[in-house]
Amino acid sequence: MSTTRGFTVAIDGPAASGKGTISKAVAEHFGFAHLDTGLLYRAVGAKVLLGIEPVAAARALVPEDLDSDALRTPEIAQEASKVAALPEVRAALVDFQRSFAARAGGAVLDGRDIGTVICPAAQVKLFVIADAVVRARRRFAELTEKGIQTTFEDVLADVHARDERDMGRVDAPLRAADDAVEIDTTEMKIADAVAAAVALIEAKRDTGT
Ligand SMILES: Nc1ncnc2c1ncn2[C@@H]1O[C@H](COP(=O)(O)OP(=O)(O)O)[C@@H](O)[C@H]1O
Ligand SMILES: Nc1ccn([C@@H]2O[C@H](COP(=O)(O)OP(=O)(O)O)[C@@H](O)[C@H]2O)c(=O)n1
Repeated sequence: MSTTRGFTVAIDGPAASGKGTISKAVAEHFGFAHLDTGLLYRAVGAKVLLGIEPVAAARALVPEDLDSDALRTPEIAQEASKVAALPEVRAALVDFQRSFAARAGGAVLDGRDIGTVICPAAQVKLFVIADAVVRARRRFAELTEKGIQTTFEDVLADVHARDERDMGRVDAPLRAADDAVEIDTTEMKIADAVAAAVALIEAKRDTGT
């Protein structure tokens, strides 16, 4: 088995496709550190909603800003995808993500541009997708469970709007890297999606390719 030093797993995909769930589980399985990079953009979005200028907010971000569960609202998700279209905001967040990826012991990063821009040399790249209606159903259930008032229609609209903005922006648009492996979770149970990801990572670790 090859060393896990500097071993990076990049997991990208659209909103609520299951990439965070898979990332957390594989990080636990392999003992890797995990960074949900969406939290960086959500934290900037939250500050913008408080009246702070986006680039200044991105440059001033500290790890403690990522701790809050309050970042998981649809309002902040929308604002996150707006600030994420600003090249200077993205540029301000690159070093933090790359340092995280390089840590000893291995790292999993999930987001939109990890395999394409942040870690183009990642040893494993996964692109997680699912049907938009299924994604919205899952996200609606999650938000309702957390006591956040919303409707399925609003969640579906949020998913569509963010997908379009994230895929359509000029800087680091959401797309699969040429060497990414796609996992479609539409009809998969969480355990099966995680098992598929674990198997792909095992194979890369064992061959060292
Ligand atoms: N394969 C799956 N089957 C059913 N529910 C899932 C599956 N994967 C994720 N979920 C649920 O869908 C919601 C969104 O998943 P999450 O991992 O947060 O997506 P993302 O990180 O891509 O936004 C969560 O409530 C999660 O528990
Ligand atoms: N690497 C990343 C991660 C998130 N984002 C942006 O941040 C928003 C929120 O990301 P997220 O991963 O928390 O969203 P969900 O997939 O959890 O709904 C996305 O809609 C993107 O606009 C990005 O541009 N690049």
